[in-house]
Amino acid sequence: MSITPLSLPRPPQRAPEFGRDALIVCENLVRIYQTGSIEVQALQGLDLAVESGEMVAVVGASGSGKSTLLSILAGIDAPTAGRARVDRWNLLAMSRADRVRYRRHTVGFVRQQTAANLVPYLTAREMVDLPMTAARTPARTRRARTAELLDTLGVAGCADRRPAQLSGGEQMRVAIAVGLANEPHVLLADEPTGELDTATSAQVFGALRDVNRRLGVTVVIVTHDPEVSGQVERTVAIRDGRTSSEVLRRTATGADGDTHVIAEEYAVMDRAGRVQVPRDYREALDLTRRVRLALEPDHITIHSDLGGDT
Ligand SMILES: Nc1ncnc2c1ncn2[C@@H]1O[C@H](COP(=O)(O)OP(=O)(O)OP(=O)(O)O)[C@@H](O)[C@H]1O
Repeated sequence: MSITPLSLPRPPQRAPEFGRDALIVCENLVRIYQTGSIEVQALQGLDLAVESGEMVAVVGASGSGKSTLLSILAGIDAPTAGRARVDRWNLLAMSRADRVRYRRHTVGFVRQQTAANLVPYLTAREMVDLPMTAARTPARTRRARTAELLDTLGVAGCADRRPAQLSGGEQMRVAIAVGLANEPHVLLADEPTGELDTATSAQVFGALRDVNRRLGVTVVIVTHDPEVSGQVERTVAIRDGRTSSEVLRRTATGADGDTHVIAEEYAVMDRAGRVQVPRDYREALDLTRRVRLALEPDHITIHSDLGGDT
């Protein structure tokens, strides 16, 4: 008697874990602030993956959740739900001691208000030394690292000055050196050029780029400054507490031998498959509440429910 083998459907292949190899991963991240009876959903299911060595700008309207995201990544604020991992740290399950270790060694954080990053009565050299003293780094290593960082940031000449004796740009560069003192893998900067004029902003941005390229530190910058967001390889836009679009930039050499920067904008699809259609596309084609999707061999089309191809 011959037995016909059963033809079973193939078991579904598991999708690879989102951001498995990334240095920073946020998945479905939620942060709800409760003030009295009022609840504000600052982050509403945000997905983000940043690879080691990247320099990424985060942009978005005021109130979209950028600072909340950065505070969570800095270990200052804790998420309400979702997943957030930086390096080996699960940001939703850190003890108080873990949090201190994480903030001391894994991330450096630079605040927008330049003065808030600095101690008024300490010199630049003393300020860079301070986090290393807290981490019990030997004096000889501290001295060498302080000199190296102030030099890398272009403020070696300011080592013996206090914040009031430094310009806004110098203060910010010293703040970046302080943030890097304990050799973190990640530097987070909240509007680092927000209070500076155009020329000084360019210097501070150049310093951040050096930190990324020369020291290999992964840099995440929240910014409103198009000069900054236009110069990084990846800009992530946040809208209403979720990542909505990304711009990727690459340099290409044309037939004439000239190099150009090519910027391509992508919509971000969340883990549930949701994509936000930009408002100008919706308005141009009169897309309303309901649309028809059609799967083509290598793309998907969206049709208005009024009929006709869109
Ligand atoms: N500690 C807090 N308590 C209550 N609500 C807060 C708190 N921090 C932020 N929010 C609210 O969460 C939302 C997101 O704020 P967040 O500061 O992250 O936005 P942002 O994109 O950084 O804005 P901006 O560009 O103006 O700095 C806002 O509605 C804000 O009012």
